[in-house]
Amino acid sequence: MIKKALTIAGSDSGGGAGIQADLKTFQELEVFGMSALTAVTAQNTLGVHGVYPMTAEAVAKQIQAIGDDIGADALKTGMLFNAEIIQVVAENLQKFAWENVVVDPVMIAKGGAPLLLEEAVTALKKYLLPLAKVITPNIPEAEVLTGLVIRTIEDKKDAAKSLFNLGVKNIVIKGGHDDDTSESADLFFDGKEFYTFTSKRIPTKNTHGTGCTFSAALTAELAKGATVYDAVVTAKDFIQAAIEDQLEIGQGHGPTNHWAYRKRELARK
Ligand SMILES: Nc1ncnc2c1ncn2[C@@H]1O[C@H](COP(=O)(O)OP(=O)(O)O)[C@@H](O)[C@H]1O
Ligand SMILES: Cc1ncc(COP(=O)(O)O)c(N)n1
Repeated sequence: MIKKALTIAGSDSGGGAGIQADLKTFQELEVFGMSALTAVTAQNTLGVHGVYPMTAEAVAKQIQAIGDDIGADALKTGMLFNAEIIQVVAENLQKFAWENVVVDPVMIAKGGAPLLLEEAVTALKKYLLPLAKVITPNIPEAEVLTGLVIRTIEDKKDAAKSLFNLGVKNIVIKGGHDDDTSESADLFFDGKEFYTFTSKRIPTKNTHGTGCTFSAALTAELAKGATVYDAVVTAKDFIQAAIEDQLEIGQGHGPTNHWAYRKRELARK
């Protein structure tokens, strides 16, 4: 049986983040990818040049079209932009009783453009987080969601506990924005134990879409039946390969290499 994964996210015209990163990652991990578009962004490696949200109705219709016919073994949310979109997404996740829900609480693009309105953070916490099996904030996102300042590993653990108390079952606080220059450490909390997944930090400016790609790989693995722990292990491995095997695309913060993981796996055989 072919496994199916859905991304509810924004379009990145530059192809490195958003639904483009998600669908590429789903394909690489051999799950059938589907999308419900929340917004179109005019974006390239230099930044975000325009944001055009869909209506909440258009978002709801896309999700319903998938739910009524095809179904999804797992899904992720990315850029949701406003509270109305968040609300219809939450309503429809409940309607179809989807359980493998990964929330990547995308807030700000690497160049500083807002991808979630400030007033929508409350809706995200109230409606969507209680439906999430996994949430994957970066450090600034975890700070906004918890109101905590995150500097140390203990701060990361406190933030993870605070997110758990908002109803999320599993939390991954990503370390890409850490001050550590030698390693990038992601903290995983399943409500009982803390685990740290550490990799060598690659010195590069080409990290556009790393968060999207990481959460898409996690979603693909959940769709195939992996445990959350195993899905995090594969997602970390996938993003490390994608950052390491660099592409030189565009003049600014370039995308990662979505086929690097498969290329490496093939070379090992
Ligand atoms: N320079 C880097 N070298 C290795 N891993 C990185 C690097 N930057 C980010 N990562 C990894 O990429 C994933 C996304 O992290 P992060 O950049 O924090 O997310 P976001 O894109 O949401 O800001 C995490 O697994 C993180 O550890
Ligand atoms: C449409 C869209 N969605 C998400 C991101 C975040 O990207 P990143 O993974 O680099 O934080 C983005 N830049 N554009």
